[in-house]
Amino acid sequence: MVAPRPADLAVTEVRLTPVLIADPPLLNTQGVHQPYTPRLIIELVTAGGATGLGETYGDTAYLDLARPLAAALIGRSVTDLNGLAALAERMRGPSQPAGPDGVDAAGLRGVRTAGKLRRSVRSGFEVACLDAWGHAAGLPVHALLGGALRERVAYSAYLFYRWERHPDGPGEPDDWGAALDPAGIVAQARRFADRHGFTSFKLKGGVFPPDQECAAIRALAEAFPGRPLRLDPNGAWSERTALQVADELADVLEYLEDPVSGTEAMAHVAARTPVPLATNMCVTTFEEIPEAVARGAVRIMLSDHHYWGGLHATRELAALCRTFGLGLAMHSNTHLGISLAAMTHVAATVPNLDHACDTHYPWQTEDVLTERPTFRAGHLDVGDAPGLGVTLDRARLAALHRRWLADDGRYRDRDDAAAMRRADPGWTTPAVPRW
Ligand SMILES: O=C([O-])C(=O)C[C@H](O)[C@@H](O)C(=O)[O-]
Ligand SMILES: [Mg+2]
Repeated sequence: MVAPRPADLAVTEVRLTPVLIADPPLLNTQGVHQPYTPRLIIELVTAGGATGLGETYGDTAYLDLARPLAAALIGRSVTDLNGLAALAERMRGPSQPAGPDGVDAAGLRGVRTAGKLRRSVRSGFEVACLDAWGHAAGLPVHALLGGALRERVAYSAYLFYRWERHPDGPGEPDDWGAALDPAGIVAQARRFADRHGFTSFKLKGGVFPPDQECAAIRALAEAFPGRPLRLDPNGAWSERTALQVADELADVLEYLEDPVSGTEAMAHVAARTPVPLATNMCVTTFEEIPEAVARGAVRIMLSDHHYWGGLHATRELAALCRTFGLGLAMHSNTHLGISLAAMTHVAATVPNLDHACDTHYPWQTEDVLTERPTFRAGHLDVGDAPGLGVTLDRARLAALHRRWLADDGRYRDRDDAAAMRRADPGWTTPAVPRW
């Protein structure tokens, strides 16, 4: 293959397509997933005709930033990823007025500053640039990141308490059934293990009183002896509860994820238990690392290329984890196959990926790709196809975009508490600590 000329790598077109994808009624401490959740699909075209795909959150605040960034990218090279980062830092959308970064919400994704929103948007563009560059050069994305260190990446089963169907009628039905007790969680885990070969399991907690969730973890430990188990209540517990749970489950937990809210509380718990603590909440930005390290609040960082700012930023985070002796794993939120491919490529290049990566993907019955990635023995193959190695299914993209267009605004911004109110009108996001 002839190396692309620099002029061929200039972006000539950027297409942004918001979509609504089906999401099952998965429960967490804030509420329940809505029947449909927004994602943004980014397509780049270069002067040489290469195309690149990226994906990020699709809520309004992200779209507001993605539109000006898309316009500003025209004429720039897909190789200019540092320039993209600088450009993204200067972007403001209508929902981000000029001024210092404000913390406008603290949800399951950790702090929500304007800077973090910008990094989440940039991540989708960075992935699209790398995909287009890879197609132009005939190289896989992992090669552009320095090369794969492994041929396959391990993922863990992401178990959720869930209802059989959404309370307010709409939604795409599935055949998983309800899982609301230890037997239901074990049955769900068995299905994940049989279908995808996963050998480690994470339970999304913070839904039921901690003794019920401890019973579910115990049941998993009996059903899958010796397998790594994780429990993540998204900061819903008090320090006292977290220590009780850590004590109760110390012999079976790989780690406890965000048992309490905030770096200070995490540090207090970490100092009193041998169970490692992991986070995708109290540390989700580079600025939050020094305090967490100084206080010894976290032993394992959950990277997520979306909110850390892309694949290069994920590698920078990995380097800091090596520097400070922290473990590294990978967080996941509802996402499609483009992001799963990006996660797999970057995970393949990181020397210190110490734990299987999380992924929501098996819960997603819809995608915009011609072919769904297949987990084998709990792993995804990294592959050497150019770019991300995925192909867009235009008909599927168009159909999911039509759903977004037809929506009256109800599902265009993810709101798990609003979804819960359809079953329980008095529901408000519980204050923490909840237990
Ligand atoms: O590990 C986590 O904290 C998450 O994956 C956060 C997500 O928002 C998850 O709790 C969810 O989607 O319900
Ligand atoms: Mg978590």
